[in-house]
Amino acid sequence: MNTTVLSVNLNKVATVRNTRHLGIPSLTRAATLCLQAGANGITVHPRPDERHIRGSDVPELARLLQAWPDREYNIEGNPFHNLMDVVGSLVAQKLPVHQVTFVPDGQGQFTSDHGWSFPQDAQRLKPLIEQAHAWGVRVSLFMDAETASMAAAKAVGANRVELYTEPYAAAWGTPEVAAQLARFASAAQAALAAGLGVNAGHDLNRDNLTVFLNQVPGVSEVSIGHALIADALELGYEATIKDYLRCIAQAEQLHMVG
Ligand SMILES: CC(=O)[C@@H](O)[C@H](O)COP(=O)(O)O
Ligand SMILES: NCC(=O)COP(=O)(O)O
Repeated sequence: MNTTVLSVNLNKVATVRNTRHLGIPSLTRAATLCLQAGANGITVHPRPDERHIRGSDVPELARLLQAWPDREYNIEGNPFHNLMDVVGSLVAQKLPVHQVTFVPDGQGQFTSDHGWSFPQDAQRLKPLIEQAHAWGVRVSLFMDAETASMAAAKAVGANRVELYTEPYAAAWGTPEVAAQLARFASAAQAALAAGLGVNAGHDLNRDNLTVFLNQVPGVSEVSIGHALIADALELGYEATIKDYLRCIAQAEQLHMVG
């Protein structure tokens, strides 16, 4: 039994779907195949420009997840843009949403590339975190792997942080990777010590995932989209999900023998 769970980000399925008006590939079909293959949850990032996930996709996937009560729905976005309306609408319809991941992206940003800043963002985040908690939704804050920020993320009321892993992924295969692993391990330790759960994501893949999870302690969830969907184009969803779960299990086996 893995202690790190895999949440599949379906943004890139929607990216392909949106290039025609035919509704294929179907997000709900993709989600079903991933869940059937053992994925622990589904992640979407409904950006305000709807370049991939659309407003209508979010409740449709929530309705699908109602049939999978042991899996989680994670919705990412900027709470100062559209995210709170999206989540509030699900809550009003009594549709499941287990976690929101607050991400400080600008409107139209190419992709997420940084986390929240403390103390600057603390006061404005606090009431939104409280609102999500009032809805019964866990809050994760997208954060750079900075040890000094973790206690501040806890103080503002977050349940978890999601460590932004692109700097680690970019260092993969270079001598810089050891320093990045040490940096992420230190940030994760600080988060755990502060009483936060630790998630991780961005550019994780089948090459870099096992080492990351072996070296960085206590990661509860990885959310993976771009590389996973690229793999699924070649291998199919079932084989792809099973291979990502193998990468996670392998990290945990290395812990046991290490
Ligand atoms: C928060 C995060 O890391 C992901 O949402 C990632 O940015 C994917 O977003 P795109 O698929 O729009 O690049
Ligand atoms: N939170 C990160 C995520 O959901 C997926 O990021 P990526 O694998 O598409 O880079």
